[in-house]
Amino acid sequence: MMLPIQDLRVRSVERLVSPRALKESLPLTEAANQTVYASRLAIQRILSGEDKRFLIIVGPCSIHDPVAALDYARSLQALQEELKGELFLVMRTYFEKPRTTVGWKGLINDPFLDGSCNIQEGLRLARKLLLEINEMGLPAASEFLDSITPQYLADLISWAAIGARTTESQLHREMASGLSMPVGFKNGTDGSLQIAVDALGAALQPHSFVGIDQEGFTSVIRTSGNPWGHLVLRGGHKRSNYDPESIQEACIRLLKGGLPQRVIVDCSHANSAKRPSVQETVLGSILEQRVRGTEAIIGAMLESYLFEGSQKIPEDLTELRYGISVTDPCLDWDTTEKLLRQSSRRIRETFSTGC
Ligand SMILES: O=C[C@H](O)[C@H](O)COP(=O)(O)O
Ligand SMILES: C=C(OP(=O)(O)O)C(=O)O
Repeated sequence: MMLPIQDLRVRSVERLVSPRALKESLPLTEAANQTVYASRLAIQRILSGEDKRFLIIVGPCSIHDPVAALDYARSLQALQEELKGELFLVMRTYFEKPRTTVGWKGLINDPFLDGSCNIQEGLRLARKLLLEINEMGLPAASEFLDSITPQYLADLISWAAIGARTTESQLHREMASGLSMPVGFKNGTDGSLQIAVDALGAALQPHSFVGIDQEGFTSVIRTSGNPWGHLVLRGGHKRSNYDPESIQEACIRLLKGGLPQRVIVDCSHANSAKRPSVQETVLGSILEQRVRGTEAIIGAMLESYLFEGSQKIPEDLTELRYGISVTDPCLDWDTTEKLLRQSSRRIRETFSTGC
């Protein structure tokens, strides 16, 4: 007699739309294609030091309401036009949230925020929003947490992150080696830098691994390696890592790893102890370091939304407050606008970006 040994803990398996089918229903437009192409190139030029503008990845901790996200995107796009000589702004459009233990895992996983986990609809909503944002001319940044998701969305992403909880994962390093956009690797949640430096070295190399193709078939993916990986300093459990000594330590590690000395500082997360107002202090500090000659700091990340703070997802979803984060607390729009204008002014009065 055969004893039950398979799928003992699997409740169901549903087939998902293929990447090609989703893309056929929400095709890449010429306007969006041009935004992605031009902004990836601009980010690469910032990484190589040819473009002296400051790269700022800014936007909500997570997207849970596409209407509010578009509202935010419109304001950010107008500000990008105004500040484009000094800053290059990319909107955080994070659809997948890594959790320390459990919690809402983002719009793709649970688009209705009620535990129904309609992933097919989540992917559709994410693609639709990314199309709309890119069509405005505003580039988008996202964390790739799931190694399948990029097949559905990567054509609309100009900057990708591998998060603190996955930087050490071989699967994520392999995936990054095949991504078409620059990829920022966060240091570990415990503050460990070396895992991110190792990740950069690993993602630079070619890899062969199992993934899916555009039809959704399990496939062997062979990559050529991503030369645009870089470090994102996000602080750690014990301390922040945006001060001059921490930046210097990061540069020494990069040098020892034979990697270019380029870092982005995440002003939020453990660098701000998740207190939105501290993001302003962190941004001020790294901008001063940069204008005083630390060229290794090429940009910053800010968590910002329409209104300050965060809210718990209520049982009764009609009680959700518009434009407030449902994950980490964010800066409000007015403060964000003020900080970005100040940053742009500080750069303009100190050096010429040539843009
Ligand atoms: O950026 C978001 C959070 O810091 C990350 O997803 C972890 O969140 P958690 O500790 O609330 O689970
Ligand atoms: C989860 C995030 O950051 P980290 O991986 O640094 O915790 C994030 O940027 O949303």
